Amino acid sequence: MDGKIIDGKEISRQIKEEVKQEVEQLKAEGCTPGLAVILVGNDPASASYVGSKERTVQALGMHSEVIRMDEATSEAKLLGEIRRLNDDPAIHGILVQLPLPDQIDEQRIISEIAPEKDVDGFHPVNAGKLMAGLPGFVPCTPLGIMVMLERSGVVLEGKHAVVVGRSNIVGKPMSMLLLQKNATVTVCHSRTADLPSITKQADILVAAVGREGMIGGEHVKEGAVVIDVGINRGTDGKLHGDVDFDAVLPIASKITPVPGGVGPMTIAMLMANTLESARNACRQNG
Ligand SMILES: Nc1nc2c(c(=O)[nH]1)N[C@@H](CN(C=O)c1ccc(C(=O)N[C@@H](CCC(=O)O)C(=O)O)cc1)CN2
Repeated sequence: MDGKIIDGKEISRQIKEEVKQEVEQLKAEGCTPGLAVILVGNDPASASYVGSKERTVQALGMHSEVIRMDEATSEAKLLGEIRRLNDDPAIHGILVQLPLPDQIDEQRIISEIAPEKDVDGFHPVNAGKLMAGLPGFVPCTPLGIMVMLERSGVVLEGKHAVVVGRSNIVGKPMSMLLLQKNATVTVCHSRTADLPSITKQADILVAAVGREGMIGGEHVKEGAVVIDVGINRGTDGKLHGDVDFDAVLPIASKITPVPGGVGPMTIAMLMANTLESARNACRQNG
């Protein structure tokens, strides 16, 4: 049964090790990759993810800058910080931790980040490049899922991939990446009629809905690969995915757990994107 479980912790460890070695090489050429992370407010989960990003950046030998701003921060003040970081040559990646407090327009903020430093891949320029099949930064969670699938030997060409969720961060970029690998892609969402009849056709099922245990055995075809993007804090205080793991495990050929599946890949791919950004910048200037 265990061979079915895709170990995101282990794959993310490998990616981070690879990034660390490449950082050392780049530093030897006089270029230290730098990541700036901005956290606005006191959301405990966001604070924990930012702490984890900071520790990982440092562990991989990169330069880290974390800017913590209070909950009442104005949009203008946040925009000012982003402009400063856009102009800072020591910073190759800029990330604003989401979600942001209500007084701040998320899209306005994302659009202010220089596209060449947008290691989250959320800027409209990078989203457009992904759509057009051009090189650019790809959002870390779907990018991490592609790496997990590849390193687990999952073939995508000619397969039916069903993505449940249409967010700009996961669902939409995920569907583009699967399409690039010649999968036949269906995107489902909250208004999809008779969801199980569609998800049951999936060879690869990606659940990114944000509702605990929403995907049950009745949604899954025998032998499907099931990727769970959900991170829902349950009433028991524990993390739960969008997939009812116990119900789906006997049906799936491969499945990602929560925790320890997609989540750790998000931070590993952020490190890979920051390295790539530094490489691009340093090559251009040297
Ligand atoms: N600017 C961004 N904001 C947010 C992103 C993002 O990619 N960019 N994604 C999420 C949060 N996130 C990173 O920021 C993130 C979520 C989860 C994990 C993770 O490793 N999860 C672990 C469990 C951790 C725990 O115990 O709490 C797992 O699933 O095993 C990493 C990063 C929203 N905001």
